[in-house]
Amino acid sequence: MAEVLKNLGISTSSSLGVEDGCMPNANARRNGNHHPNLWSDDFIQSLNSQYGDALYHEHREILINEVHNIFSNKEEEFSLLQRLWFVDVVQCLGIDGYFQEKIKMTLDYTYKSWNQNIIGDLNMTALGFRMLRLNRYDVSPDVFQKFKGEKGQFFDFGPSQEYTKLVSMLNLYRASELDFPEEMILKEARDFTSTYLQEVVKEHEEIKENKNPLLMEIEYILKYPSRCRIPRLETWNFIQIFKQQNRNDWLVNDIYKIPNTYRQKLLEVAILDFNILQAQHQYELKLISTWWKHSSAIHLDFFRHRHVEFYFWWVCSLFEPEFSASRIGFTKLATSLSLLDDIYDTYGTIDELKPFTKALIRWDASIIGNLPDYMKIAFEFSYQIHKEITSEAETKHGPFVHKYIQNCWESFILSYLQEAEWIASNYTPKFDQYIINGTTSSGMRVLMMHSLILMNTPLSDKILEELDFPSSKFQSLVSLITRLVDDIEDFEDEKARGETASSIECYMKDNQGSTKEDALNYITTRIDSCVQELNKEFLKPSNIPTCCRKLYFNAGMRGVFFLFKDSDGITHSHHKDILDAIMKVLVKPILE
Ligand SMILES: CC(C)=CCC/C(C)=C/CC/C(C)=C/COP(=O)(O)OP(=O)(O)O
Repeated sequence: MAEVLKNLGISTSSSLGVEDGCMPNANARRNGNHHPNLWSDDFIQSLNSQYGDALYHEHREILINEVHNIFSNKEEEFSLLQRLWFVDVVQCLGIDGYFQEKIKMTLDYTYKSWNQNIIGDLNMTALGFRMLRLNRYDVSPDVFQKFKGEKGQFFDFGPSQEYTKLVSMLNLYRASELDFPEEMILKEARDFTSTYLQEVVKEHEEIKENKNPLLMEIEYILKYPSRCRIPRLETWNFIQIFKQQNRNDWLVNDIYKIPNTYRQKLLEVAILDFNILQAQHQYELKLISTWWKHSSAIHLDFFRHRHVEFYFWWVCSLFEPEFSASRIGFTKLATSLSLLDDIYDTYGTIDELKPFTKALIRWDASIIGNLPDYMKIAFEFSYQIHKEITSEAETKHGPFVHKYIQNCWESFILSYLQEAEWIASNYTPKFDQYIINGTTSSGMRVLMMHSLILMNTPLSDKILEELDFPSSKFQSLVSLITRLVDDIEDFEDEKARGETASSIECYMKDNQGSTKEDALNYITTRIDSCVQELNKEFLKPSNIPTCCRKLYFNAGMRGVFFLFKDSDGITHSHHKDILDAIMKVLVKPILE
């Protein structure tokens, strides 16, 4: 590799910063003109959270015990509504892992009442439904029929204070976000409550400071629907809302009647836990930044340098300390995929791509001898990552994982070549043909599979088979969602670069006379039904380890929806929301 870099006139010993690509562009190739890396190594190495210190870990233990004492030992002091509130709050604050036993007791008890039909008013029913469904109890939304009026409005039959009604509407909205296919009542509930809540937000839009915490929560929930609510950022947001709630004692007390000292204790645990985890994440990010700084690929400036964004994407969902290897492996692999994507889509020529494909599929370096230097660098960079992950995964699980790695890799690389051939011949395929290839070229099968086998959880051959293509619904739904969401956001940019095959273009070609809006409507409806199916896949009883299912649901689905919410946040990672989110999750500790 040093030899290749030397041929390019690049010094391997330089202490280059990160915005330093210098690849010559002699063949006037197509170029995505992507903005450079935004996170210099100097900046990343300067992150120095104090919360890595053992003292903070000890203090967290003490606080958790105090919460246990309050909420478990005095169980009988709390009503069912208060106990459900506890389950909801610890999940929103990201500290539910410490209270599993208590959560299970509460939910088992709630489920009994649910089956006896004695849950209560709309607020309680909506909260109970959400908590039970979110924790995989079998509950039917038909229970909401009895709250529905003749004109499709949802009433609250409980005490009718203004805030109780608002909280009921919020809880019903949140319950409706967990809909499975065919559950029309939840769709109706969502339409009704979202209109109601949007009006409330509109009425108060002039308030900018010291907002009512309930309003803060409603705004947040409406801006980030469940499908794009990534766990670490959700925790960050709920901590802010919860802080504000504790300042406005009257509100929560009005409804849930939880003493402020108890709530304050929960908040303390949540903030400390967030900061301790962030310290570990900063440590990992520094390792990644060092790896990137010394990598050969840093010198190729035609592709998207997004290692920090990739790490952010994964850590938001897979944040627990024990999944470090999976986060780091994902980040490296996604970086190599973004290099390959930009080679196949844009920078490479079709004559170069054919032998390059052969070399990549077989990991055969002898084939790349006559290829341009940038391809040699890309091959070597990808190969090193492949070797590192394979060896770690084989040590963890055994040699059987190799076939999963090889199968997904091969089909992925071939799908890239197929797209490159379509670009080279200016061909727009049929929609179905495009989608079959496009789900594979989304890269999600490769990324999920590698991330799964690096997780610290035993995975048998049988479980991996269930999780892999073609049997896995998780896999096919996440891949299809990614392909469609990505196309909606960047098909116009890609078309301008000469990439004519996208789901939008293919739909319009198949349906002569249809407009771009028709295509977008069709695709949005398909995305919505994929989300319902994924809700079901994630929340139904299953023998697949919970951490694996969470990976698909949170990183695979929610991460993609978040990153592509207003634009393609990987390509345009200088978008304010992405920068902001990275600062919150990875850079700044939360102040008490
Ligand atoms: C498709 C997608 C969002 C994949 C996510 C998985 C992932 C991180 C792949 C790495 C390569 C990458 C940045 C693809 C998106 O680019 P692009 O928008 O140019 O994708 P395309 O060329 O496949 O349309």
